[in-house]
Amino acid sequence: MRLKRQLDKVVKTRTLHRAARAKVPFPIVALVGYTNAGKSTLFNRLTGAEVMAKDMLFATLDPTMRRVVLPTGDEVILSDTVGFISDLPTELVAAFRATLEEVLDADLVLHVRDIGHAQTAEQAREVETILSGLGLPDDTPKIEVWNKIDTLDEEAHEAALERAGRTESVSAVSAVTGEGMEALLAAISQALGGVKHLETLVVPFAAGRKRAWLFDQGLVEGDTPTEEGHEMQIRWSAAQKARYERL
Ligand SMILES: Nc1nc2c(ncn2[C@@H]2O[C@H](COP(=O)(O)OP(=O)(O)OP(=O)(O)O)[C@@H](O)[C@H]2O)c(=O)[nH]1
Ligand SMILES: [Mg+2]
Repeated sequence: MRLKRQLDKVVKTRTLHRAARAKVPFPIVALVGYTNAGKSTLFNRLTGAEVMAKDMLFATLDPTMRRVVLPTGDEVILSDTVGFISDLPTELVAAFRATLEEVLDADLVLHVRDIGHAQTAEQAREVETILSGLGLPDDTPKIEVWNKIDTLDEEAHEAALERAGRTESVSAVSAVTGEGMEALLAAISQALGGVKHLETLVVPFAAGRKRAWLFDQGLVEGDTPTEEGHEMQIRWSAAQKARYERL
């Protein structure tokens, strides 16, 4: 059974990913949603052109995590997950929950919905129930991605785009045609604006002012002199990083 195999594989490497993830210097964006909503299709579309960096430990551990460079230049790690499903056989429940625990580490959750499905509202409620049951922190930013808008009739299609246009937490897309991808990427950048990630910088000895700025802003978590300069662990948002680079 496909799902059982998928679950086994994910559970087996889970501890490994956790360790690898702790080293990931970029925000983690997790795709969640009901089975068949189009998560993997969207994942492939968003990451398709990206080459996996060899130095990323998890690249070999977990093909469901990949780096994406947003149009703003910010990098994120996109993580695909196994879809939610009603009436899961009991022997699979524990494994299933274990795979979803990964979502708890995410900086941003993309809840992918098949907006053309007759039961789309019920599916969404079920997903939300599972997420809160898992203990997803209330303050984890979330975007509802209304996928498969290509399957809607013209009127519903327009209505979905209109709704997404005026609701920050909703994006309307088609992972198959690519419609709405730019707006989705912009929404991801926007949502991550306040999220901080850890990065290691080597600040040359001559750049004393830049180093002082990092301390002034309270961004420094580690500072070790090396031959090339100060190796600094910095926790900052994409916006703070951009400001630093303009100094
Ligand atoms: N028409 C249309 N079909 C889509 C779209 N996105 C995905 N699909 C189709 O929906 C089906 C399920 O897509 P997946 O990407 O495998 O869905 P998933 O959410 O990853 O499913 P699970 O991994 O089982 O949870 C496939 O046949 C896709 O081709 C879309 O935007 N439009
Ligand atoms: Mg999938």
